Amino acid sequence: MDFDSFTLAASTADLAEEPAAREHADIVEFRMDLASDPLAALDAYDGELPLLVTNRATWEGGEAAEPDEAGRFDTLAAATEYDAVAAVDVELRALTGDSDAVTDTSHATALRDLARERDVTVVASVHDFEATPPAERLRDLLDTAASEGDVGKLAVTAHDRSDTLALLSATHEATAAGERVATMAMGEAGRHTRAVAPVYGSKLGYAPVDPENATAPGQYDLATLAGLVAALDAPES
Ligand SMILES: O=C1C[C@@](O)(C(=O)O)C[C@@H](O)[C@@H]1O
Repeated sequence: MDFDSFTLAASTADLAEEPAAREHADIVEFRMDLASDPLAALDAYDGELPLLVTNRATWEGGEAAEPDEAGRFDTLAAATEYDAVAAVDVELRALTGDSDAVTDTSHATALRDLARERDVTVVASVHDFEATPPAERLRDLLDTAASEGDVGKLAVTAHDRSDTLALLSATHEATAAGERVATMAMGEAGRHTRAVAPVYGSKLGYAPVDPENATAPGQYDLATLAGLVAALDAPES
């Protein structure tokens, strides 16, 4: 998938839920780190929607079961063998080594090479579960993520409207500079950005298939987000 236009991902840890996502989603985000036997689930998958696979590291807010980065990336590499897998999420800090938890970036960079060989899009992701960094840092993170991955994704936590405006501005500037980015602000204050960021160029949004199992704070349910994004769809100016 090229993510040249807005793509709506329905997040789940259970691929059996895929039929419920078909009406509104373009892709299913399979949270492998939240599933009990993710490779067996991929093997059994015969749904219609393509998959974006995520095996979120514990040091980035996820629950990946593998004790080390080598194992975590082996699981992702195995996932990219499946035809249904169209995209893979790789944490930006795993690619750049900008984290105490990452001593060796070769696992992530090798996975990126493998994914591209297999025509699987790489989403380089950044999460801030505490706050929204200052404007300059937002731009810097988006620039780096968009150059390290095929799509640069930034999810921050907003506490007020200046946070959400800063994120939307950074999204607009990165998009105007030709970068392929995806942005969203987590938390109640950030919720509306999930609907509005696509107007400013965000190419990927997330909503849970089952609203009981949100994968981030402040997510809309799938039908609501699909409806809001469609209603706000504005011509580029
Ligand atoms: O990285 C993201 C974005 C997200 O955190 C969100 O805020 O919607 C949801 C996660 O499932 C996904 O992997």
